[in-house]
Amino acid sequence: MTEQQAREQMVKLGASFFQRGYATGSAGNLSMMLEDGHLLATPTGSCLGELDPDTLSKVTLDGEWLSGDKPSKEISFHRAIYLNKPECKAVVHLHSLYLTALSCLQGLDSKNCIKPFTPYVVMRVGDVPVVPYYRPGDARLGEDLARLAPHFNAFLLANHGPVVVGKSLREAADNTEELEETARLIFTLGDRPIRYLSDDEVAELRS
Ligand SMILES: O=C(O)[C@@H](O)C(=O)COP(=O)(O)O
Ligand SMILES: [Zn+2]
Repeated sequence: MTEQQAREQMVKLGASFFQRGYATGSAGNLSMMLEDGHLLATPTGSCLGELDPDTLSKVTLDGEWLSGDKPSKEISFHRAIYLNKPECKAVVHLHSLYLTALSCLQGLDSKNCIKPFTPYVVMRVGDVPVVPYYRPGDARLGEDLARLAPHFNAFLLANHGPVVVGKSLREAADNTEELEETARLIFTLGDRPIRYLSDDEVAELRS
């Protein structure tokens, strides 16, 4: 994919998230690795529904701002993931309604906050660890994500929202939507008793 195609894809997927209510206002940020190894990212304060391919931020993996508008305040946690997960080529962070609601609950299992009850989330994403609450932009988000990144494909920032990776921006976006729908199911099911997948059923999906 050329850099121009990557820019156009980021604009298109940002608009798609926004139009379908997965992103609101100026919340959330996207990044992807270009073929030259640099990162394309959404500018800080930008609305995912109104991105401009020509003003997207371009930064090096070391964090040097090369061109475009000023990058997201979360660019350091995006970089931390790329640096610690070589197969990751894109990162999506949203404040989508149901995952963010989940992130505000007390007593989440910090090793995996989504106990599997449908197969697709197991097949696509796997376990989702919780990162403790830090102020947005705090360097500790990057430190924690650097430690977790080699082992997981998605993370829930406590009292904040999801961070999801992919081998492409399309894959990261699809995985984010799958997780958001799973969180919606959790709230839809409410207090009804859930039949969770058994350990054997989960193992079969992962094999
Ligand atoms: O929650 C926040 O403030 C950030 O994590 C965020 O979602 C938007 O920040 P920018 O990407 O700097 O606009
Ligand atoms: Zn955020």
